[in-house]
Amino acid sequence: MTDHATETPAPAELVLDEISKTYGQNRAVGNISATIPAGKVSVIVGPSGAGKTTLLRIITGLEEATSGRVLFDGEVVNGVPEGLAMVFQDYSRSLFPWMRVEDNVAFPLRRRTSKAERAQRVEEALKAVGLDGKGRLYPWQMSGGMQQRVAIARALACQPRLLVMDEPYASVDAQTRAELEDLLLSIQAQLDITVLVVTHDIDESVYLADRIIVLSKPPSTVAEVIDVGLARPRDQITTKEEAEFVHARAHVLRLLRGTATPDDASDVRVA
Ligand SMILES: Nc1ncnc2c1ncn2[C@@H]1O[C@H](COP(=O)(O)OP(=O)(O)OP(=O)(O)O)[C@@H](O)[C@H]1O
Repeated sequence: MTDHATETPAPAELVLDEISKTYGQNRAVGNISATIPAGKVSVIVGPSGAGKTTLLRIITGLEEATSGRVLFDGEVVNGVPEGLAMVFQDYSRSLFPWMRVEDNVAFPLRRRTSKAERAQRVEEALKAVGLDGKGRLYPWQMSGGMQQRVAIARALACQPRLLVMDEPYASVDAQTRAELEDLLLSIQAQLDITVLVVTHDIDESVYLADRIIVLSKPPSTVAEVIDVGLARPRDQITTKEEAEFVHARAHVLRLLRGTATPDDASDVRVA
């Protein structure tokens, strides 16, 4: 085991500073400012077409903002930041079907690590997602949930300081989704990384988050930032029975429907 393979880099803070994005006449992102705190789980929710995917593409350096800046630990993002890894919704398109699981996980490391370090990191990442011993399989020999675990392992093998996930569990069944939510929370706590998730699922947003960033209808702005104080580790049954969970869930739903009132906010922690 090399020291390098097991080093844990410090989690990164991300700041969105007055981001806007216009495609032709279409203002996809209005004006978004928010802080994604280091070492926490932040979740972006918003109506369809509010520019969530566009925002993630800007954060990950795949797209340029029309105006505004993204700061990754205080540095302006120009291109894909070192220390950022991304998990997409559609594992069937993000994994290479002709490569064994271990080669899929090793793929982003191929140019920057020795063979021995790669093998070490792949083994650790597969273990972290509960797939130790499955490296010789091909993705098509696995269930959807297992394939999404491989996609998460591939991101973890990069030892990210910020893990960005776009609707990561939208393509799996409810039971698998709950298992993957818990897996994400345990990985985040164990590895101390910053996590940013986009989801359409309001229960999922409250269950995962330390911070929820609720976007308005397009052209989107930040409707509200809610800090969720629910204790960790969270539990799919008892956490969801707590009053704070129920209030936060209802408040986010009202914000998305445009029917929230100042009284509703009195039960949740507005950041
Ligand atoms: N490459 C592009 N060229 C032109 N318009 C685009 C492009 N990408 C996104 N848009 C437009 O930007 C707006 C926001 O799209 P985006 O996919 O970011 O929203 P979203 O909030 O992720 O939506 P959903 O929740 O439905 O996935 C939409 O009106 C979309 O048509």
